[in-house]
Amino acid sequence: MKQAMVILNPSSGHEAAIDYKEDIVSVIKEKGYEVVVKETEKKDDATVFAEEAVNDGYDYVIGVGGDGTINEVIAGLARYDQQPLFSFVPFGTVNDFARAIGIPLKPRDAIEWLKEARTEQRVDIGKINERYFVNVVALGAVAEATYEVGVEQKTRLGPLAYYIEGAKTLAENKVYPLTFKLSDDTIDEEAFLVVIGMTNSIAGFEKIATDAKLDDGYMHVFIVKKLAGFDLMTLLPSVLTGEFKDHEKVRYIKTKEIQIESMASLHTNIDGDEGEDLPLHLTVLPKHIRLLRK
Ligand SMILES: Nc1ncnc2c1ncn2[C@@H]1O[C@H](COP(=O)(O)OP(=O)(O)OP(=O)(O)O)[C@@H](O)[C@H]1O
Repeated sequence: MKQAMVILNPSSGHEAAIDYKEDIVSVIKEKGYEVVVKETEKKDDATVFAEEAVNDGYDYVIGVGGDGTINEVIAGLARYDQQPLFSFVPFGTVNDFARAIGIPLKPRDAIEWLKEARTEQRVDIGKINERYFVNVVALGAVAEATYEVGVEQKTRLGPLAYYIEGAKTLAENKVYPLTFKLSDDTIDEEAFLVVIGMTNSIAGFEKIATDAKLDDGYMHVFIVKKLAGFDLMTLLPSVLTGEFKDHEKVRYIKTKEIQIESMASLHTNIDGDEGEDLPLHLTVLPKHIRLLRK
């Protein structure tokens, strides 16, 4: 019989994920799999379980949790050439990967979706130094601000908590001197924010990387330059209208590889969690994950 491993973060979705464990297991059983459930207790458990699934020859791995958990499961699979199929049920605050794929964000609907998921699509992920990213890498003022969002604030306000912290940094308008090295060009820019997306959904906004596809082989880099007084009045709406990449204060680069360096000390945010420090080397791993979708 085919073997499936469900990797579930019981703390995700304000501790709601655990309530759906039995329903998820039934759906996978109906698909003809023998199911083992692994519950995470701390950071990186999901990566260890996913690696175990690969090494023990599992056929199918299902992640249950927020973008952080999905990142960790995929990081465990990504190290291997021969991988099981992968699906997930989103339980996070932002759920960018679910938005990009079209998985419903309500748990009941997502489980129905999982029931009907029968088509394999190989999707891209990104590599950043020795780590992997599925959705987005951010650096600069807004990325620094995400560390300021407390658990309680996140639980109470959801994605809004990030926007509030982000808005505070907009008022300060701090910029960082960055160097971007591409295969045929080097760009020096004083940047307020840099966002690198793999899919069309970035921080819950679905109209930033409008032409990003799950398997286009590219990452989509947005460099927001130093803003002047009235820029915000046009920049903020452009996030919603799909005109962000054409804004005069945004430089858009579509690339398979980029190196980012800076004299300044700054952090990154990878798929919503704290990430690598600079310098960064980013590449696309094209069609690297065997996503099972509708
Ligand atoms: N049992 C656990 N209790 C607390 N934290 C955990 C547990 N298991 C894993 N973690 C950590 O919690 C992190 C965040 O979880 P995840 O992204 O799944 O959920 P979330 O916080 O609800 O969603 P979001 O990140 O979208 O806000 C994971 O990256 C992991 O490091």
